[in-house]
Amino acid sequence: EEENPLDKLPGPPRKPIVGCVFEFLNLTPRVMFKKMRLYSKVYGGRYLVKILRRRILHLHNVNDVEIVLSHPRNIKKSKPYSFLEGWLGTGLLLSSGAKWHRRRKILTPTFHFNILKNFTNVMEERSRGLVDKLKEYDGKEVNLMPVISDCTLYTICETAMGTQLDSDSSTKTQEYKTAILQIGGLLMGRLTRVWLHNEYIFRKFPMGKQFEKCLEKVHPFADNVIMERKKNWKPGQSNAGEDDVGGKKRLAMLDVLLEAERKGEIDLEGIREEVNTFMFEGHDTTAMALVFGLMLLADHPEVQERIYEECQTILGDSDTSPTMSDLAEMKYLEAVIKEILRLYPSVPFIAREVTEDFMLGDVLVKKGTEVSIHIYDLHRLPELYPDPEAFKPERFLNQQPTHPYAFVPFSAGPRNCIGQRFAMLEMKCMLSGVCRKFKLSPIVPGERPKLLADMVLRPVGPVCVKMHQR
Ligand code: HEM
Repeated sequence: EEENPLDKLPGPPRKPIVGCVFEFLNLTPRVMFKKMRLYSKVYGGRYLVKILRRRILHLHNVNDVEIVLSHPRNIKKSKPYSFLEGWLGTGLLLSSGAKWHRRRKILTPTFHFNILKNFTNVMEERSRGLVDKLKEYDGKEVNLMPVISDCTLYTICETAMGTQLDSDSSTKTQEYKTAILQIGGLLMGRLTRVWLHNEYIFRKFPMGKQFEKCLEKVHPFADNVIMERKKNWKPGQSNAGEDDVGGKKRLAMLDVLLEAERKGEIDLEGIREEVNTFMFEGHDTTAMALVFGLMLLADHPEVQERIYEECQTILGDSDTSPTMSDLAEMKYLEAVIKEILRLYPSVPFIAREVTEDFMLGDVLVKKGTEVSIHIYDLHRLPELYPDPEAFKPERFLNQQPTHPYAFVPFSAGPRNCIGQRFAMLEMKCMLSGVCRKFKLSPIVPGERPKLLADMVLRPVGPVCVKMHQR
């Protein structure tokens, strides 16, 4: 094998031929998460893991992260992403090259300011629904995950998809969410068993069969969303409505895709890929941020009070729903959300496959290398964030992080998160809604859940807080 400058980098012991395969064999997602944190402590912000012939460069140095993410050609996702193709196809998250460029161009306008403005009403309605649900737990403890993920799933369906999930779809909704959790577990199980990386072999093993069963749950759920919208949709009509200033009608996401289908620019399979992608990315990420966020707020009554006061100042004592410009004014809440995403970035790491040689500072990174960026570790570097474990929203108030790539929960560069403004708006709606009506307290002060990472960062076990109506 030809010499590779990356082989000089530190990293877990590399054996001939197999590399570090045995370091990861059969690890549970929880142990895997812990191991990756340990590696970043021991080997630093730039280290190499070799799995058979694959070289995986792990990074969390802020300057390295900038070089990789800002590089216009570093847009190809690494191999493990392909394990999700059976589910998400090559939709926006997984695709690359010309297909990705084309789809991103079609979908970008569907998250335009004017569209988000119209979505605020739906988000507000959902926020009220969440508050009503939480009232059932007044004075008691609530397990946040199921309540919050329902809320974000309904929100993405009613906004981007223009589909109302009716009340008798709740069993299907639960099955959908459970299947996603199982897919996460299977993804990690497959990652730590190299013999299952081959698609053909994977499909023959029990794990592959379980994956197939999960697909039988998630795919019909997304198909149903498409069929429902198709039933109620006429060309040119959209739930995003409202002409913008130029008189151009803006359509919500699924309507844009249906319109594109009508014009022969995308087929039904293409629509399914995007609906599956956005239904997942659009609800699970935001749900996790809200769950971790409410957990942190429960432990910080002073932060809850400041959010409450900010809402009072902007909205008064009344029950008024905030408009988009009210939400934009909530600067303290914005800093809180950023601090939540710093400590608990819903997507804790992202990865790329390098398609042409490039210099990472003084090291040559060759074509074919995979690069894994650990947002979680980057966000906890003491040189960027003094006292990194502490929850301090003031860090983001009236000041920005010291480096433009120090805070990248939505990634950065050409393949950043297309839904980031949507997510910020939704989180503002939900958190302001909850803080206006409740005080939260922790079950055990200072207690933090153990974490694991599959497609998103998750707590091991439930996250509970106590709710008290104001
Ligand atoms: C707190 C909430 C969210 C976080 C932290 C988050 C984070 C991210 C990150 C880090 C990426 C880059 C992934 C990669 O490079 O592999 C990404 C991509 C993406 N996100 Fe989000 N996201 C959030 C919410 C959303 C929402 C609400 C939507 C949809 C409405 C969404 C849709 C997407 C899509 C489609 C991509 C792929 C974009 C592309 O490759 O062009 N995300 N997100």
